[in-house]
Amino acid sequence: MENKKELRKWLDDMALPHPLVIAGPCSAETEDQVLKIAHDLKDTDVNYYRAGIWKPRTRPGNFEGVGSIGLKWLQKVKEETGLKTATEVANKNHVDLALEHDVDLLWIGARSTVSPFIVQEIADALEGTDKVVLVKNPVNPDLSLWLGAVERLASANIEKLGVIHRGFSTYEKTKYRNIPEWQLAIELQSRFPDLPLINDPSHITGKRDMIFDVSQTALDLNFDGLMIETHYDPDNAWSDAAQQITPKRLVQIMQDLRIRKETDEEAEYNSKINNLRTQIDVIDNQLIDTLGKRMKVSDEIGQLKKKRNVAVLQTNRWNAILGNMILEGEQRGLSEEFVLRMFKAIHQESINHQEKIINA
Ligand SMILES: O=C(O)C(=O)C[C@]1(C(=O)O)C=C[C@@H](O)C=C1
Repeated sequence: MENKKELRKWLDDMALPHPLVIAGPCSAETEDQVLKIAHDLKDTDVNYYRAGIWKPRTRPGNFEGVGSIGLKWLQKVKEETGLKTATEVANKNHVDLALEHDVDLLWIGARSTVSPFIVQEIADALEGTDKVVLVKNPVNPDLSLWLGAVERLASANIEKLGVIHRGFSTYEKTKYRNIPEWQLAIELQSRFPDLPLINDPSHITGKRDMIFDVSQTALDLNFDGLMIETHYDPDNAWSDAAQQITPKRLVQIMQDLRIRKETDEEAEYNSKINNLRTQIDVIDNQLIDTLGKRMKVSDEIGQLKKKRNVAVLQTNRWNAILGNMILEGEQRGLSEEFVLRMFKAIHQESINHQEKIINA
């Protein structure tokens, strides 16, 4: 699939003065709950009203969604509030029912995106639809798998496409429910600048008090919209209680978010930024030059080790370097996480160099 301007036509045609907003409860619970939240969201920035009808749960025995009766409630939402509707589909049966009930936007969830068989089944069932279809990132940080799912939909002649960034599963305990790995979203934008990109801060954070910050980061990174789980009584929601916010809070968040433009034509801004970018170019060249020099020294160490039959990995020395660099980094305002990542990458490259020499 190639990037093309038409990819964002469906979004541009909406001519929104703010990012696209998809909001509503994690799960449809009762008809009253679905309608009450929809009425609360009616005259806000919300463009699509979301509600989960079928819920993929990690373990059996939890609430798995109300099923197709919920689609009737979504139809009522549209009739009573004029809001467009959205739900997740995970197989052909879901797609057929959602289309029958005229749901306007369908998304493929993270646990489905990982399976090309499921994605293909959904793409076949949606063939040629004029509904909007969004693909959440797979649970694992694999850009090809994510884009592969979009490609399957594009091949089924679906034109109104987009992606949702909901973060990635990790074994490590972090402050996020699903770590954002922003780098992946940045790479996706470099490859498909016109593919609408929506952020899902609810699933990234898993906690309502972090939703604003993640939403702001997403907008700062040029995301086109937000999908935010909303419930009038979040604490008593039947699923994902900790990450849902009230409609009132959603309105406040939309007011407080700073929406920044992509660039500015003003002369002083341009002269200043060009100057700073030149400085960055010079420093980047120095960095590459320094790294090249470091690898040359590592090559010499490799030669020495080969002669004396010494192992490449030297754990004590490596730990000492890492400890020193974390301290040095701290004094220069560099986060420990960044220094660790950077030095792990440098160390790996150094090992690769020496491996080549020792085994030549
Ligand atoms: O000090 C060494 O023995 C090296 O080979 C250098 C180096 C490094 O690049 O810093 C590389 C591999 C070792 O595990 C430790 C450190």
